[in-house]
Amino acid sequence: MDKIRQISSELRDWIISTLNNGVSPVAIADAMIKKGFDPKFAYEALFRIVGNESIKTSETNLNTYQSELPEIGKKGNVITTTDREVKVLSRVEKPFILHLDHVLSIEECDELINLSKDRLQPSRIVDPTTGEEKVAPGRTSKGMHYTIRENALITTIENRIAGLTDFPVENGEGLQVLNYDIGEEYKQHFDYFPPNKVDHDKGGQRVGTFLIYLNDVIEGGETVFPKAGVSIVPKKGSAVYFHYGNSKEQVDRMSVHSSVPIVKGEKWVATKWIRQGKIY
Ligand SMILES: O=C(O)CCC(=O)C(=O)O
Ligand SMILES: [Fe+2]
Repeated sequence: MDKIRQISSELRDWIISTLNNGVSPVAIADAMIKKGFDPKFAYEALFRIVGNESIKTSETNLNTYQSELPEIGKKGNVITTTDREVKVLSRVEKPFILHLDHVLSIEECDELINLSKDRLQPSRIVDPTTGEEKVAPGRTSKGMHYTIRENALITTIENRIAGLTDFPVENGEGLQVLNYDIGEEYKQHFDYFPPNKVDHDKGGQRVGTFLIYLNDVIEGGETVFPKAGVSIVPKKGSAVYFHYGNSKEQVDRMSVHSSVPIVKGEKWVATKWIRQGKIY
């Protein structure tokens, strides 16, 4: 079979974010070669990316993503669920980002932190060579995952997210809780899977992220969307929803984001990654 000698802009972005997260270029080149890339091409492409040189990608138009408004974006500025009224604080169309107030009550935030704090482990990223999760310098927070409907509070939160987004609970991965201390961060990344990691038997691609802020951060710790020029300041009980996948299985590279280092205080968030179909 002929070896691959061109790179998509999606793969280029994925390589950049993987490098940012501290994975070695050699490990990335190995992963590319395993996937059928020409070894010389893989090393040259990586060399150029590491050296910040421009590279030619296979798409002629870099902005091919066609945005589709998610259901949550059609509900106006006050969204009513079965157990809550949620106000929209701010809205961006491209990439699609909504900042929502009072998604969780103060008590619910505190309860979730309390339930999670004894189960924290160093956060991990997916190693491109082995596909296994590993600790990396670009992601210095600690975190843990719940299983779906693990307890009464998780079930309430999952039902509320489903009511707000109209995505069934079964499209959501287990809720992840993260804790960042001073200096800790999550460098620029995409939440969607690299194209070769999409599992169509498990709901397919990730299309949106529902991120809930569980405390106020004294300084730092914003969620930054650099291509949108947007920075969300954590506010206890508020949440940000961003949407980056469409029905054509395209993903929006504008959704790149980071959690900037904590300067003072600490940060607690809960993340629900939502896939296009049912996972379970
Ligand atoms: O902590 C944040 O603000 C961002 C977290 C994040 O990007 C993620 O969990 O995917
Ligand atoms: Fe993220």
